[in-house]
Amino acid sequence: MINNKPRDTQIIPISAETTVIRSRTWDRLKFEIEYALQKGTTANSFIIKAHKTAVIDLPGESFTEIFLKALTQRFSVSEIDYVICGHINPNRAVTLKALLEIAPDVTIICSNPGAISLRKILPDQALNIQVVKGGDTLDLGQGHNLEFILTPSPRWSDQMCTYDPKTQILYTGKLFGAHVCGDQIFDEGWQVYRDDRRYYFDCLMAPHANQVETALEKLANKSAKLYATGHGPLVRYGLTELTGLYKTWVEQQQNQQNRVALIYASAYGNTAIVAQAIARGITKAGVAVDSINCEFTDPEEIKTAVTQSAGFIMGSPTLGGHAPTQVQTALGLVISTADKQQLAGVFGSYGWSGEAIDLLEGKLRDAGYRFGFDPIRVKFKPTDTIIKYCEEVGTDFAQLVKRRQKQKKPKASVSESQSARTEQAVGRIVGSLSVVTTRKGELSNAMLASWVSQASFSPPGLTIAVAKERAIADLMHRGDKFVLNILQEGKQLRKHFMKNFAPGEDRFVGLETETAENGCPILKQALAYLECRVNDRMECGDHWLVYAVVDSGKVLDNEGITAVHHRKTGIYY
Ligand SMILES: Cc1cc2nc3c(=O)[nH]c(=O)nc-3n(C[C@H](O)[C@H](O)[C@H](O)COP(=O)(O)O)c2cc1C
Repeated sequence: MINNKPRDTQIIPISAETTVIRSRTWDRLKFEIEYALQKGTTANSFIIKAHKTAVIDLPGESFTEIFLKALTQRFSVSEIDYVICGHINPNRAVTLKALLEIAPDVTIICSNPGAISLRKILPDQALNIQVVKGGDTLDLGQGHNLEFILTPSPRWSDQMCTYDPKTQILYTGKLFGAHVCGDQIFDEGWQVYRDDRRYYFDCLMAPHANQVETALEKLANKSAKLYATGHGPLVRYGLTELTGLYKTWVEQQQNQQNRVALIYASAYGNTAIVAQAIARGITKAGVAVDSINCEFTDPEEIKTAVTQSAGFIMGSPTLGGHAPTQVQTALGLVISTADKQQLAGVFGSYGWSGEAIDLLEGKLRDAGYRFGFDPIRVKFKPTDTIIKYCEEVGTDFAQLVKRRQKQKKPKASVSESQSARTEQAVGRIVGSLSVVTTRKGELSNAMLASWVSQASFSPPGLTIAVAKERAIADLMHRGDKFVLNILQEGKQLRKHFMKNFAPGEDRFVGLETETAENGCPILKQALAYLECRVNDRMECGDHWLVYAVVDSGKVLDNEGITAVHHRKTGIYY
């Protein structure tokens, strides 16, 4: 899946007076959880050339050069009147700065929070900014009377969408995107992208489902024919379905029984990357997250989120030996609001001393809170391995929260009830015991699996049900490879994999392994192994049902028999 093609641009007219420039990277753009599927991404920019010319959304720094080259080859930059920034960050500001060098007179259109952050990022730059509010319009002529819709979220407080009534294109920025790189500009055969869009939603949207819901409501009355997304293929064919799916996924988050408040600030984005990974781990385990950037959130919102939560996690960078004032204020609010039964957690990125993390930990400990994990201290930018670790910590935290909430509920005597009888009957389904092993880059993983079944003769294929909260679930997307190690009756391998592994713990310590042709570990004590490729996956309640094709396999012990897992009830593995 990793592709070494160089970064490039794709330029194509998409509607009347409207062109897309897609800046493409085929490999992973950054070490952030949202790019973990490693399918590359595109940063989509749009040019509307009517009586006036506007550029919508600039790509980040890694594309500055190729983007400006493409722009200047096709358009006369002196004719650009406006740059509409649906979101601004230090990366995109690099491209803006470079554009201003060749087109100094352009007017920058953005929301008020966008203007504030732009002035902070480029303090010495002359900026001709026009701040817009929701509902404001900008007439480019020839019917392109653009309307702005503010869709702020904790991660992107300045986020703004733009609607063009002439072409019925809705420029959606982060919403409805996917991190996939390819030649396809539109979403023909849109279902192919469903998995990618879902992953993108889970990483970027699920932790602030309420704000996404508000955004969806605001966008609903624009009769859009095309979502011009900031990343991935533009949404034309699957527009209605994707809108419906977003609503469903938002509802799923809102209906979760347990919630965690994730409160943080991040001056340079590193703490935010950690926050996002923890949030992903939590939502994966079926617990909702209220992600709160305390720089942009008022005290009442913080209090409400904490009151509604079964646990809270606070994160901060260390700047000049301190936590930012907003974090200190939020800490005071949390301590005065949160019940002492609520589970706590602390994280932060730092450079050399990390006092902010100590402050959060110390104050919360003194106030009597119990911690769900040891404070996470990340030096500067997290690596891929640290991101995965943070995700697993999030999952463990969520499971702890769920267990504690369950213990609080009075136990129903269900032994003779119909549901207990059903559970017992379901438990009579057996599966062969196996261990799924994967390796992707520097990440490897293993999981004991018993819900395994042959699914096709030609090609030889099988299904495995993987709980959504398993760390390995993210290494089993379409195209990913794994080895299914079928265990032998009487051997001890199963015990090794029965235990709970700590986040980031090496699952292979003390085991004899070799590397399969597909790069994944083979357990040498297994009865047989199969080298598999994920062909598809289907969402089934709290599990993903993964269908994989077997590329090759071998029996390692001709005398042995397959270990089978017998159970008393269908509510556990
Ligand atoms: C102006 C400034 C002051 C800093 N002061 C400290 C400090 O006192 N102690 C420390 O451990 N790191 C310090 N750092 C490093 C930051 O904590 C580190 O860059 C961290 O990754 C920032 O997290 P963020 O990206 O979430 O803002 C400082 C960085 C800057 C830019």
